[in-house]
Amino acid sequence: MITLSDIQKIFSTKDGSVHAVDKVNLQINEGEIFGIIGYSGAGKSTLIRMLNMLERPTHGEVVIAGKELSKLSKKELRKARQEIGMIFQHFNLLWSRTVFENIEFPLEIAGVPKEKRGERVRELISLVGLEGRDGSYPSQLSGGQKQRVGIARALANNPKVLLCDEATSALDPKTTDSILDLLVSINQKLGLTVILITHEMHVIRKICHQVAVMEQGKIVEQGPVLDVFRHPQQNMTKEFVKQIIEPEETKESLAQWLQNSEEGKVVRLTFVGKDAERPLITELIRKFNIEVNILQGKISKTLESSYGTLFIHLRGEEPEIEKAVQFIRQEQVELEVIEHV
Ligand SMILES: Nc1ncnc2c1ncn2[C@@H]1O[C@H](COP(=O)(O)OP(=O)(O)OP(=O)(O)O)[C@@H](O)[C@H]1O
Repeated sequence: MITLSDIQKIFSTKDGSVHAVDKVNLQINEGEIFGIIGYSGAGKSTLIRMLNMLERPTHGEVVIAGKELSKLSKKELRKARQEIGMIFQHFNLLWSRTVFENIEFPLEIAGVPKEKRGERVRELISLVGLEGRDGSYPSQLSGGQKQRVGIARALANNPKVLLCDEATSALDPKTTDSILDLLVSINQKLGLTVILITHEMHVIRKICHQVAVMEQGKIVEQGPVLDVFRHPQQNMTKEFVKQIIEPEETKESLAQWLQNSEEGKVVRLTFVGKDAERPLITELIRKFNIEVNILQGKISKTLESSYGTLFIHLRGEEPEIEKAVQFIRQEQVELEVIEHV
């Protein structure tokens, strides 16, 4: 268990003090993939760097596995850091060392004898899928392969926690997906707790159990991923959730549909989990004397379930449409009548 209590980080600059992280309280359970999302400048990097004391909090406590990090001596902190691996947006590899030597490096630092290091490095190379690349230099690798080296290096000393600082932000979407899949498989195989920061809701949707939304140094909302997707409370959270449910072009299409639909109602339905698999539209057409026009639909997978949105146009007599709307609401499917964009 990781507990942050009243964590604050204030930077003093020549223009005054900056409250980068402001009284943050968080609890992260063992084995969880916990995502922190926020726009640039929200304080995410500063927050994650306080989890291994790369940045020391101005106030507050970081407790990992019962140890309060700021109270540890230098030697104890070095030992505690072996339990906390970290990967970075720009990989931070040693450019003059091969893949093998990069992964071996933390083992050397930890004083693991040479004969044991080789075996461990080969294990890690196979875990991250880099067989055959032992002798390559970072400059000879693709972005995704570099991040695989970063992950193997971070796991070398069997940490219990992996911190990911925008680990996929420099990668294209396909490579991002393959690295995210690797993080999930490591989380499941090794029971590792993964804490990541990102500005992309896609990353949260794909691999996180829990999400916290950060704005101006504070956590403004948090909870299990599906709960937050289903009932976002803060405007900031709603904006992030829109990244998943409404592609950019939807806004334009919505305006057009509304123009062409003086009659009836345009509604957005949101389905979560098993709801996404039920034949609601068929039921609507059977039960009510209305026409149902499907305008756009999308189902996205989350780590543990699925999440879908469907835009439909209901046409018919007003009372009949009203009854259909009531029926949908009773069926525990979220429904929003769209009146303007
Ligand atoms: N060493 C520092 N000295 C002074 N101010 C800093 C320092 N590090 C960060 N800040 C300020 O703290 C605030 C939060 O920065 P931080 O990098 O943690 O945000 P972020 O959400 O990670 O954004 P980004 O993704 O752009 O890095 C910003 O206003 C930033 O300018």
